[in-house]
Amino acid sequence: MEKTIGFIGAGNMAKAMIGGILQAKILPPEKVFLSNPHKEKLEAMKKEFGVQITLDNKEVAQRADILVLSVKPYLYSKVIQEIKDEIQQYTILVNIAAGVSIESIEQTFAKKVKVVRVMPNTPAQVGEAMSCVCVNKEVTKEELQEVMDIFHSFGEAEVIDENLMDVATGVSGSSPAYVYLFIEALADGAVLEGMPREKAYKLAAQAVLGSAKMVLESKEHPAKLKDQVCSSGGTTIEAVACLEKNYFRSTVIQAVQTATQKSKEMGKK
Ligand SMILES: NC(=O)C1=CN([C@@H]2O[C@H](COP(=O)(O)OP(=O)(O)OC[C@H]3O[C@@H](n4cnc5c(N)ncnc54)[C@H](OP(=O)(O)O)[C@@H]3O)[C@@H](O)[C@H]2O)C=CC1
Ligand SMILES: O=C(O)[C@@H]1CCC=N1
Repeated sequence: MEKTIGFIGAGNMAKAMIGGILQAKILPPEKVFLSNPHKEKLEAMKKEFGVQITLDNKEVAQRADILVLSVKPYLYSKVIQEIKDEIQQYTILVNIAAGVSIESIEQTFAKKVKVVRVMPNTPAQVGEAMSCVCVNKEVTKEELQEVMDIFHSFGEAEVIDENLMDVATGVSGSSPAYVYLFIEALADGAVLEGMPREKAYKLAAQAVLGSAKMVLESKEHPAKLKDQVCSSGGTTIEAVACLEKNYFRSTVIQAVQTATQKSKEMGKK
């Protein structure tokens, strides 16, 4: 790719995306720019990835063709005010913040600006992200394609309507955390039954990975795949009955709903 990419904010999501981009070799580290208020964090990122670092957000805004605002949502307006004058006609601003709409970003600029809104997730770091993307009307088809190429380089990416961004946050942006809780709990159960902890994490994580792959690759309904595991009068149906009794599915449904509502509320502020 000819373009440069910049990240303002060197936190969890920037690290995951930079890791994914460099692993996929879609851009060399010299074309990746990164700013953050703390030098130690920047130096650690330079050491790990070899990217270009600076304490100055404006410098990243000047050097990036594609500029990812990877700060917390409440800092968006402050950072945009700071870098506003550095944004060129060709700059593509990438908004990855939960609850921050395209319109709210457009309103901060007194000029036309290209905005891409994305909800990625941290498995970007291992090339297995799910990223949901939408754009404003200033972004051309070719530019959308370039942005999609970046997000495809570290996982799956899909264009969705902006009105689905809050629920995309609930079901994929936030959900790695729910899955880690599940893996941790599976492993705790195994430890309780006498398995060494490291082995328990491996068995639990591989079972989750394999099951997810089955859903994606077999294209079967998850209920059918579940039925294939549940032998009549066997072990699994006992565990499934226990999960149902304790509102497992209902709790997960409510968790997705809660995250979605929170994203909507954040967008109203
Ligand atoms: N984490 C996730 O799984 C996902 C996050 N997102 C979105 O990504 C964005 C970033 O989240 P995440 O990476 O988790 O957050 P982090 O807190 O991990 O990272 C934010 C970074 O921004 C830095 N920062 C703070 N103030 C400034 C500033 N004025 N200028 C430049 N950098 C600054 C922080 O620096 P320091 O800590 O050194 O003060 C920190 O390194 C959020 O908007 C979030 O909604 C979207 C999808 C998934
Ligand atoms: O918790 C958050 O608000 C961010 C957005 C999705 C994942 N992390």
